[in-house]
Amino acid sequence: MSKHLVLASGNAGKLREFDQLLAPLGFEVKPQSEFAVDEVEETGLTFVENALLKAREASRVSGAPALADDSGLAVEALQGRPGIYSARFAGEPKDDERNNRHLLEALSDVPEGERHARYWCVLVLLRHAEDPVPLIVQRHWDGEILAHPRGEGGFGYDPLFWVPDQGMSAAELSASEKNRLSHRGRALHALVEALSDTAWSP
Ligand SMILES: O=c1nc[nH]c2c1ncn2[C@H]1C[C@H](O)[C@@H](COP(=O)(O)OP(=O)(O)OP(=O)(O)O)O1
Ligand SMILES: [Mg+2]
Repeated sequence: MSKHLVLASGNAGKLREFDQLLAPLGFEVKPQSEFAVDEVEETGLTFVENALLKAREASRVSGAPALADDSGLAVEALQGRPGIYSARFAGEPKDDERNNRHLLEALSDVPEGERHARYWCVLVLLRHAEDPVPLIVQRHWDGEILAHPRGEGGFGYDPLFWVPDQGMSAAELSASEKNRLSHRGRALHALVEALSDTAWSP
């Protein structure tokens, strides 16, 4: 059976990472833009609620199984903000550059050593829009928020996310290194593993 999936995301950085991770595993993935899925309002108060909303809409409109990712950055010195509001931290419309500047301003008085942050990624796979048993996986990735951006790779907050074990920012890692270490890469591997234990057909 072909393992086809709609990716319920409009974020080009996420879509690129999902392609890199899923194509070698034999999944045939298409972005939701190919089915004219509109962006849903992310009205949930948790990553998992928002991921469910996105997956359900993409599956409903496309008629195919859908994978959604709701993710964000929780900064300890900011009591876990921006969290589920990471994409809109600096207001609408969402803009990575403005979000990064906003984060640096919010942490301007916070010294090195107190800038701990955690990326979260929650993945939801729905086999169909009314799937009562969504497959849900969440993983995190710990780092520190830099005082200045470094690197050109990745997307979003990656130029500000220092990965101590690697001695690089997330935007300085190669795509494959980021995928091996990241919240999203690790969540996706766990999801694919869980899938192989579960009946894929509804
Ligand atoms: O690996 C990452 N590297 C850098 N930044 C990241 C990462 N993972 C999440 N993030 C940031 C981007 C965005 O500010 C927020 C996700 O927000 P989130 O609503 O899940 O995604 P989105 O609105 O960009 O696209 P969509 O909802 O269509 O999937 O967290
Ligand atoms: Mg979003």
